[in-house]
Amino acid sequence: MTDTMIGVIGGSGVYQIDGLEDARWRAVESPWGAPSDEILTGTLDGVRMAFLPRHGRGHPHSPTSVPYRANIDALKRLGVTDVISVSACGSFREEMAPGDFVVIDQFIDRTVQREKSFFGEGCVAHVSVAHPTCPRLGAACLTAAREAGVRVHEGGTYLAMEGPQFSSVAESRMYRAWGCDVIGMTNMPEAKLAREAELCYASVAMITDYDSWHEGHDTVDINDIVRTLTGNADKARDLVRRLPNLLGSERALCPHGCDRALEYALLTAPEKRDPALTAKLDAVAGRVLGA
Ligand SMILES: CSC[C@H]1O[C@H](OP(=O)(O)O)[C@H](O)[C@@H]1O
Ligand SMILES: Nc1ncnc2[nH]cnc12
Repeated sequence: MTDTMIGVIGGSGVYQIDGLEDARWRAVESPWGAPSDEILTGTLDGVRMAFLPRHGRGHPHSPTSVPYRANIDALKRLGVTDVISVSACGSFREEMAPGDFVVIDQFIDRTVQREKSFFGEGCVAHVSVAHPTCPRLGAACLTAAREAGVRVHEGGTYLAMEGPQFSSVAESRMYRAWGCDVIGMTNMPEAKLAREAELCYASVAMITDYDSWHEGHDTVDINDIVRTLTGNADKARDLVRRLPNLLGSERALCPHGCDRALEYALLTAPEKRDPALTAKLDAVAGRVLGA
C-alpha cells in the first residue's frame, strides 16, 4: 500500500479549489521547464491533495502553450498518484447538454504543435494508451458527480484539437461523424504524459456548448461558454471535494496497471542511454531507470 495523493488539474474557469487544510501554494521546479503556475497543496478529509490551474491563475497559457510535460512532472515530483482533469468542452451529442458532465474514456488526438512525450533520442519508450484513462479513477469521478447532483454521462470520446480557434461547421460535423462525443483543446498530450509518468488519469468534461454542428443552436461563442463555465466550475469543485472519501488515504496497486505502465516500455539499452535525458527522467521514470 502507498499513500494516495490526488492531483487536480483545473481547466478554464477552475483556478482554485476550496476546503484544503494546511493549504499553501508551492513553487515546484521541474527539469521540463516551469509548470503553468504554483501548485496548491493541502489535505482534504485526511487525503493529500495538489491542485494545478492548467492555464495558470489569470489564464496566461493558451491550450498550445500549456507546459504539459512540466505540469505532469511537477505533480509526480510532489508525490501525486492519481490525476483528475476537469475541462470545459463542446458537445457533439444532443443528450450531452451544456451543464452536463461526461467522464471521458477515450481520446482522438488532433493536436499538432505540442511536445507529446518525455522520452526520445537517448531513452526510447513506448507505452500503451489503448485505454488512456483509469477506469478505477473514472468510476470515482462518476460517483462523486452523482453525489454532487450533477447530470453526468459515463464514458465518452474527447476530440483534442489544437485551437485556439474553435472548429468550423464542416470540422464539427466530421468529428461528430467520427463518433466523438465532446471536443476540447487540452487533454492531449496531458493524458499520454500521465500514462508515461505512471499516474492514474481521469478526465471530467464539463459541457459548455454544442460546438458548431447544432442547427438549433448558434455556433460556439466564447461569451456563451464563459456564462456556462461559472456554474460548471462550482459543480466541479463540489465533485472534487467528494473524491478523498471515495479514494481513501491508502492505495493498492492500480488494478489496471496505470502505475506500472513503464514496466516493459523502455527499449534503449543502459549503455546507449543519454545521461542528460535520463537525469531529467528521475521523477517520471526513476522507478524503472533505478534513479
Ligand atoms: C474557454 S473555451 C476554450 C478553452 O477551454 C478549454 O480549456 P480546458 O480544457 O483547460 O478547460 C478548452 O480546451 C480550451 O482550451
Ligand atoms: N466547442 C469547443 N471546442 C473546443 N474547446 C472547447 N472548450 C469549450 N467548448 C469548446
